[in-house]
Amino acid sequence: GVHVAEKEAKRDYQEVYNAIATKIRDEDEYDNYIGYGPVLVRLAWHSSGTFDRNDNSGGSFGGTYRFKKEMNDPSNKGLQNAFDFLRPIHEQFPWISSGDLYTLGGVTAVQEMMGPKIPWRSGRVDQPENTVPDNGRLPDASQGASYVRNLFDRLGFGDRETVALIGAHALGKTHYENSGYEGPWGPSPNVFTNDFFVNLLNAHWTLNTNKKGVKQWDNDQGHMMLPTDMALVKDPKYRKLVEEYAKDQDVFFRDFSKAFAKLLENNIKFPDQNKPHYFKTLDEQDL
Ligand code: HEM
Ligand SMILES: Nc1cccc2nccn12
Repeated sequence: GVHVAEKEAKRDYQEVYNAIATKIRDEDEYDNYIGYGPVLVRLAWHSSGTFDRNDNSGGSFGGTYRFKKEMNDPSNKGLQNAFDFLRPIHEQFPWISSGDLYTLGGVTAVQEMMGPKIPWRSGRVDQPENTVPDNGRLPDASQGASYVRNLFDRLGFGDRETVALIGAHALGKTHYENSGYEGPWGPSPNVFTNDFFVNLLNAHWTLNTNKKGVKQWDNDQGHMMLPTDMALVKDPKYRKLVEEYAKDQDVFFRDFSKAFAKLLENNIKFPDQNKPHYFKTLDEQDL
């Protein structure tokens, strides 16, 4: 059922943001100098993407990623790096819930990679191990447009929100050891841009079977796309949105911010007094 967030505690959440942001800036060598930003965004997404609007189960509230059943979901392979990154932050701020920390980690990462401001509310409360949702709720990358549309409908998203959210694939890379896909990076793996959409439309893509026997699209610049990525230019309704975001990064930023905030808050009711935080970046604080 829907969870009610607890009333916001008298805490300095900007301080937690700054600790995460400073650690992202300091530990820049991770994953061949991509850094921790992208994998933190993926943890926030995967800890929220278990939501099912049909029975109001799953979502970020309970912080259930911390339990082995969810951590060991094959879809979550590689996210232990983000979990290990956040452990000292959680030790420094033991009062923050796991759900608040995992979602705040993704918000901090997007903003520190020069992405849009993401409004964030506190109040998620850790739930016990017997509330962990079943594995298999996160999307399978080998599928096509109708699969993507159905999966994001289950999460409560329409086409515009779906295409905007998948634009996060401008970040980071795919790793053989995690998903069986391998992608040399896109043009800006640790800067949040609309490159994913520009790349999708402008590059010349070839479908290959990679050395793990997995089908993926490769281009002559050494970039890759998942089958679900390519579905966004094959489906005429999705394609219109890809073209819109490729043309206007500001519209992409606006739509991504709204959809990402909604993703991180699915299945949670927040008291009116829990106002959304718009955190300042380290640069904006001259830190
Ligand atoms: C159809 C929906 C989606 C599918 C099938 C999908 C699948 C994948 C796969 C297979 C990887 C590679 C993981 C690895 O090998 O390390 C990946 C990486 C990533 N995904 Fe998605 N994803 C989807 C939607 C999203 C959304 C909605 C977001 C965030 C809003 C997101 C953010 C990321 C990020 C940031 C990475 C890079 C992680 C890293 O560099 O370690 N993805 N995704
Ligand atoms: N960086 C990245 C992560 C996941 C999927 C994807 N497709 C193209 C690029 N990309």
